[in-house]
Amino acid sequence: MNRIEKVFKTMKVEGRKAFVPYVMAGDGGLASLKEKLVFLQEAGATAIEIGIPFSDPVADGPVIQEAGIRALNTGVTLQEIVDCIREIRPIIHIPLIFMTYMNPLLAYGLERFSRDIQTSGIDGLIIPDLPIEEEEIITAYLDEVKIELIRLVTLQSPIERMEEITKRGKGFVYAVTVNGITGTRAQFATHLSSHLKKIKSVSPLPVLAGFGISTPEHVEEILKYCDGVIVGTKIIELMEAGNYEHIRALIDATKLPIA
Ligand SMILES: O=P(O)(O)OC[C@@H](O)[C@@H](O)c1c[nH]c2ccccc12
Repeated sequence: MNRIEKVFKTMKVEGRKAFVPYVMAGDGGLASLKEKLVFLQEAGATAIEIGIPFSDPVADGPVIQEAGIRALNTGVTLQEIVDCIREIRPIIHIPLIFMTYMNPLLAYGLERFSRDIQTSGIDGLIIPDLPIEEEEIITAYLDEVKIELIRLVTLQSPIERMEEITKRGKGFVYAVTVNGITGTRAQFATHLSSHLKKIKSVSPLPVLAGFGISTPEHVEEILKYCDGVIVGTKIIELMEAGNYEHIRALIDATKLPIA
């Protein structure tokens, strides 16, 4: 059983909700990735999304775009990131999930990439520009090495598509909470709660919501309707500012009793 499956089975039994932060590999230098992962694990993250920097991150807002540019400016390569995960993996016991666009994977080679990330200790993969209609280009390789492809459901996904997406895989479903790109939001669509309930009603997998989440209040509210939250932009901003206490407050909000 993959680490992601194990963790979410345990969380379901214990009635706990997930907090998955996102960091950009190479931002601040690849050497800083280890301390970020160690801090987030110690602060209580359920799993960690690790972004692979890319020159055309179409789904990313300015904060993550700039983190990617900072990383690319260090000259970091995907090979170096994979090797860095292999070195760090012995001290990180929570699931690690690569978040990457397709282009860097095609350049690396899909079979070689699938094999290398498995031996390095990666558990899951999110590829926002790979629709389920085209996923077999890589799922054949991922299935061989038991890497979970995490699929996304958008606000526009009709119930049939939600059913099609959520019946695949054994990790979790990524429910995108806004129309558009990543980045903190002051508020969410009024129909978000009913949308998340609808996904939960059809999904055999845990449902984690992401995009725009930036306050403990957001976390508490959204966790009423799903199994966890994913936070990227706010984590990057808080790490940049050295505001680790606020990161802890966001993670601690997942431990509050759900009203
Ligand atoms: O940054 P936000 O608004 O908190 O959203 C999470 C998001 O950053 C992370 O999951 C992510 C980073 N890059 C992406 C590209 C597509 C989908 C998701 C992502």
